[in-house]
Amino acid sequence: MKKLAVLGSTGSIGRNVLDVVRQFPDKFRIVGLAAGRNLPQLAEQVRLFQPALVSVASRELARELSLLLSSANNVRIVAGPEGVQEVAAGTQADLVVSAMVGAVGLEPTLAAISQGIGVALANKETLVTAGPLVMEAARRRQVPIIPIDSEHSAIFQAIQGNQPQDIRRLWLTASGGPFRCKTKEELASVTFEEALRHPNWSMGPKITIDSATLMNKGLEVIEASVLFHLPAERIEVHVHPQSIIHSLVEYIDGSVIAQLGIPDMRVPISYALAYPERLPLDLPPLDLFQVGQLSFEPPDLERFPCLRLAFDALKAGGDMPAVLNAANEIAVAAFLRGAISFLDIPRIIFQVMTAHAVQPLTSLGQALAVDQWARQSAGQIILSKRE
Ligand SMILES: NC(=O)C1=CN([C@@H]2O[C@H](COP(=O)(O)OP(=O)(O)OC[C@H]3O[C@@H](n4cnc5c(N)ncnc54)[C@H](OP(=O)(O)O)[C@@H]3O)[C@@H](O)[C@H]2O)C=CC1
Ligand SMILES: CC(=O)[C@@H](O)[C@H](O)COP(=O)(O)O
Ligand SMILES: [Mn+2]
Repeated sequence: MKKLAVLGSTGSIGRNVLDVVRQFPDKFRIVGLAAGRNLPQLAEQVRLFQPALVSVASRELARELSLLLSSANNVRIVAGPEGVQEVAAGTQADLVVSAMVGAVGLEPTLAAISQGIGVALANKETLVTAGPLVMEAARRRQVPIIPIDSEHSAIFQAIQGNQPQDIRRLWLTASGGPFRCKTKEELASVTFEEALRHPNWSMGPKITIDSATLMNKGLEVIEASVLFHLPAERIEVHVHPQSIIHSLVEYIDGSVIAQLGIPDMRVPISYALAYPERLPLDLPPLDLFQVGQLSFEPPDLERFPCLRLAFDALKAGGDMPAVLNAANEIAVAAFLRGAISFLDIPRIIFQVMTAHAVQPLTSLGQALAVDQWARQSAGQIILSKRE
């Protein structure tokens, strides 16, 4: 029986994780849940999974949650960033699922690793903000970081039984998002409602906007570079609108190994939770006759400059990926509240990156400080646009 703590349990990934856990009660037990503000959802999860500890965003929400739950639910409720840290590191979990959204997931993920607990990682912003520090901490404590992100799970599956030195390149697939066929002129006036309509995946709002700008793929290039220890030059992006091939690994003998499947996050989630086992999931099988065609095209960096910015940040190295990520989080939040246009997102990130002189990344404190600086810079640019 594997004991799990889930950070971000009320989100899209968190709910899928709990759906897998519900299907395999003899394999997993939930010992801790961390969420933000969605109390009705969290209360239902507590009733169903009976964790010993849960965390919510504030003390006030903790009081509200305790009123929602009956005394039959023998759960301790904690709050705020310290609460999340306690769920990550203080529940004696065997595996922590890191599925909060944004760089806010970094510290609790590191807390789990420092406690010697393995991580099933969905939160890509953790590795973009401080990848080398996280990987070094995991190496030191000899704990696994198992990817949940579908592309990285595909690569992780495609490298099993192979030698790292035999990899020539990684090919990440991208759906192209809802605006794949739009012209630059059309992109100038797209709305956040349109951007939230992903063609293949149902996900939280932030990653869905990232998919529309192709920043998601940019963050994933950095995530892949960190996880699989390969430079930008050996990572390619192939736009594949069907999202059936989840990524590919090219080897030195020219063989290319891919992982395919229906676009359902329960597949990579169950692989990460049960690794090295596979679980018999109750999902519709992949039907390639029905899919009919698998197509590929190169990404257009003119129309989708976020992907270029991410490659630039990875090549610049040091703390530049943290700057890229933080500026993007602020710009996406502003786009989602209607304060800026779709094309302003890459403009703002570019401005913040240009104002930053890259430094080697040496400590968590530095990563958090540069993250804060980039957030403030992006915020000021957004404010100045409105004046
Ligand atoms: N969705 C997907 O299919 C995929 C997601 N990912 C990555 O996984 C991560 C999660 O994505 P997704 O599930 O879509 O996001 P969602 O927005 O759906 O969920 C985010 C979760 O994080 C919680 N949360 C947010 N801020 C805080 C905070 N300050 N303290 C505690 N909890 C917080 C939310 O709580 P609440 O709602 O209660 O406020 C919610 O449970 C992202 O990094 C994303 O890039 C990667 C691959 C696929
Ligand atoms: C499901 C998943 O892993 C997402 O990151 C997905 O890849 C988003 O789709 P895009 O390929 O459109 O970014
Ligand atoms: Mn992905």
